[in-house]
Amino acid sequence: MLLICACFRFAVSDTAYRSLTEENRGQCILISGESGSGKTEASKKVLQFIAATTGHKAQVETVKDKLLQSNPVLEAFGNAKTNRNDNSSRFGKYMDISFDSLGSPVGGNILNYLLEKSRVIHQNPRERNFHIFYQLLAGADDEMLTKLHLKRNLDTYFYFTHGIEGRVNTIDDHQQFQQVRKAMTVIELTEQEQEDIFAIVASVLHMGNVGFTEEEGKAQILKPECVEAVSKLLGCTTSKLDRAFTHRTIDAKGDVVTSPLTREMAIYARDALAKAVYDRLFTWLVTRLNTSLQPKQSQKKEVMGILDIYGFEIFQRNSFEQFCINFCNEKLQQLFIELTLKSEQEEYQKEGIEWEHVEYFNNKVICDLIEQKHKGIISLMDEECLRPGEPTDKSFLAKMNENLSSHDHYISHRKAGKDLQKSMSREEFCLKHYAGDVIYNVDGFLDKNNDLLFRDLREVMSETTNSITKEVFPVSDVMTKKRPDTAATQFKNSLNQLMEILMNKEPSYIRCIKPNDDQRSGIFDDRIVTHQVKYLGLMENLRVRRAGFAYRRPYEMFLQRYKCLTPNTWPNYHGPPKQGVQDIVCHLGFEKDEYRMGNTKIFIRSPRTLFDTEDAFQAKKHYIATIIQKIWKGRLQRLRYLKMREAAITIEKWSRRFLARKQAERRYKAVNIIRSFIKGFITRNGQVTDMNKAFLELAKAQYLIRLSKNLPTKLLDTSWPSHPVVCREASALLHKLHQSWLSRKYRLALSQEQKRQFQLKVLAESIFKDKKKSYPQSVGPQFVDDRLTEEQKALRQTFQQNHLNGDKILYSTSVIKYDRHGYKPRERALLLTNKHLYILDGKTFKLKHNLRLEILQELVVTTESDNLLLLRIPTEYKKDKGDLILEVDHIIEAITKIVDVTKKSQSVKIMEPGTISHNLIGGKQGVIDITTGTNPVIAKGKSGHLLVVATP
Ligand SMILES: Nc1ncnc2c1ncn2[C@@H]1O[C@H](COP(=O)(O)OP(=O)(O)OP(=O)(O)O)[C@@H](O)[C@H]1O
Repeated sequence: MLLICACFRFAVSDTAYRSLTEENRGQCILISGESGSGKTEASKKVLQFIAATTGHKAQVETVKDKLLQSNPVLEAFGNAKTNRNDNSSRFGKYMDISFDSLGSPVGGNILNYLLEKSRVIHQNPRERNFHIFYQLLAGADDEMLTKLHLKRNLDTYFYFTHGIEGRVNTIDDHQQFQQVRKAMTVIELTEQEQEDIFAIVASVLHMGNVGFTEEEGKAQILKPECVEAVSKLLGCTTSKLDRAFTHRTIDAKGDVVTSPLTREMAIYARDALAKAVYDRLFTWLVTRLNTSLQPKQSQKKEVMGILDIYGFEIFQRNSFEQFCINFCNEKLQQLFIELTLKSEQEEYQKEGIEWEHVEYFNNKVICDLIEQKHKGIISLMDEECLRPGEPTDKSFLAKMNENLSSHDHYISHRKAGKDLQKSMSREEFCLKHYAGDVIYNVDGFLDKNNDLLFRDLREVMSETTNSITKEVFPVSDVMTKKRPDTAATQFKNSLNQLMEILMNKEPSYIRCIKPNDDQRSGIFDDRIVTHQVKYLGLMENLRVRRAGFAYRRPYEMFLQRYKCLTPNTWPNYHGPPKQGVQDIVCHLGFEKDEYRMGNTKIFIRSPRTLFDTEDAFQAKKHYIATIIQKIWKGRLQRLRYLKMREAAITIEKWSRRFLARKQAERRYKAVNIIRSFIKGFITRNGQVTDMNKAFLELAKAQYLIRLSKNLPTKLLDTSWPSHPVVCREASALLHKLHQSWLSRKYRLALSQEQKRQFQLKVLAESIFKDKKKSYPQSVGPQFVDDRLTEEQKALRQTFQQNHLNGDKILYSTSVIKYDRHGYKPRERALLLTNKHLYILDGKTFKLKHNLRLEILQELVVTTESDNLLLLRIPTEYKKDKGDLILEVDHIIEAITKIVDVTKKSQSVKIMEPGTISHNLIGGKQGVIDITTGTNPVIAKGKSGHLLVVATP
């Protein structure tokens, strides 16, 4: 049946889908062609393609299911078998599909246009009523049919004009009914809603069977059981419905008058009700479907529209419906011309592109003939409908003949040529449509345009209990006195709105060509195909397309998309957009003939070049995505960091407050304890209460804890933590114990050498502490064994070898020896062994005195800070020339060493300043004067005595 191939449809869908998702441009796919050329099938393929290419998330699958399943429902109620197509759409459909930012369908919206409702009451020979009637009778089970008061026989129903001819071999109504029921569930129609829908469908069939007779010019119901069935199915009073079928109430400026109807008028009223009920049910279905298809989230969405509207129709007898359908096709052709042939050629001129104009037929003139205000056919028809008097279809035709005869595309019977006159009756007029000449019969034009439904019937419908009829016949509708727009005007207005929607989108076209008029496959009737190709303007379109350019974009948009392809324009480009685009084109190596630079746009001739550019962009996209990802991740981390920092500051702030509060609480508690302690103390008048005892225990415990944390760690550290009064004794005791413990610890850690030092220091302390002024200076420095110079040490070694027979020298130091006569100072060395004290010449180490230690009677020193040492030797040993007067630099050290060997600390005599006598050889006495002064010295004084001046 179709010339158009599936892959082309998919390619169109793919291009539109890509443009939508990649460039965020709203799309519309316009499917046009004659009735039966395959528009509906093509629209299904577009839907299938979108369903197959888009994501597979559960939510998306539901939306896709609903979009796909909307078709069987809408086709069942809006399609019918015609002589040109077994499944002809008897309504126009524009479906918007909304996509989210990831390109997944998230919802949809359907606009429906002018259902051919006259089909409900009458069909042409070999045509059928809407599918749903046949499907219901064939597919519903017996129980359902009984409930609906229906019988399966088609010839039972008056509205099946041609009775059992309604059964067609090519259509399986039973199977399609099951499919429709399933689809109804998918689009979320509830059980109750489905029941109400089928009740309405059945009621329409019953209305057709009501029948009337006439008595005295008044219509009488022929089959009351049918009225009863209708009232049961819709939920209204039978008597009221009965009366509404046979009477008419008119409200003439406040005067309400009810008059009986003639049989003819009653049939008119009944048919009008059947048409209105079915038409409004169909609109309700679309609205209900839209509710189910509404996108859930309110995010920004791109929309793709698919227009599948009835094709151009030329029947044997063409009526009001064909007039509307063909007007719609004229409008679509006009849109096509505006968006392609006209605008494209105008654009080349505007952009300064070299262009040879392609001629085409502009059908605007036909559109104007039909819709022009005050002059067009629709205006004339409305005028005729509304004028007072007795307007008829004939008077309308006469009006048209009078006003439009001069128009090139309107042909009245009189104006028609001989050939045409033969096929035209006097009740007909011919319009020269872009797709061919169509002869219309005016019979029924005014009635259909008026679309009148008597007030009584509207009132009964508004009171029904069937939820759908109640909703679609609102009470406000009954009350209003305003006349609604005529059917043609309503249709014209809705078409103009559709044009506005389509104008704002990027169009893609699927042109369906019907290969033959007999609905047969594999047969191409050249005449028919050529005719369609011609009137659709496809040749002109092809010529424009071939000579023109496949792609054009404003420089800014092209640059925006492809600027990443050259280093000159990436990442930032601030020059003129045209220059930027030129850079890209040069960089990509476009051939000269492949593109043109217009005033504001670039034009690319062949799709191949564009695809290559797009491929290069797609390849680069990943790199750009990485950069975006990097920056985004960085930003995200920074935000996280800032949040964390803020949180940390808050936590810190609060924890500080918390701690401060805790501390304040503790302080407050302590103050309270003290207060209560004091209180307890006062009230008990000196007696220690239990609470005071507890307080004391606490104070002791706290003191011990504090003490344990602050104990001195060094022996010389004399500090000691303060104590409460009650712990005074304990504190003193503990201090002592701690000192002992520290001492012990110190002692245990001492080396042999250190121990020895200590013993000597203790010895020195016992001899000199508080007795000799120079003692304190000797406490710190260590006592040494050897204070000789290096030279002296060498001499000492010789002396030791020659005189000491292996005796160990315990102490060596330089001293000054004062002669006993004249007190002349002599440099000497003092050596101490276990048994002897040797005085040697300081320079030669010649032995001067050898004193056995046991003969040392006294070691005399002064209390002052001088270094005088007088060694008293008993008389029996005076052969040794009397007492020895020495000046020893480290006198404390030297005496301590000597006493350490002799173990006679009592031999040390410490003399107050004054005079000290000493023995000279031969029993004579010498005197040493001890005094203090600012110039310390040891020398012979004027008195002839040895004068020792010590610092005070
Ligand atoms: N691709 C196809 N291959 C074979 N047959 C097809 C194809 N498309 C359509 N047909 C046949 O042509 C018939 C008419 O197609 P379709 O209903 O899509 O036409 P239409 O243009 O929508 O007609 P109308 O304007 O009357 O609704 C279909 O019922 C089907 O039998």
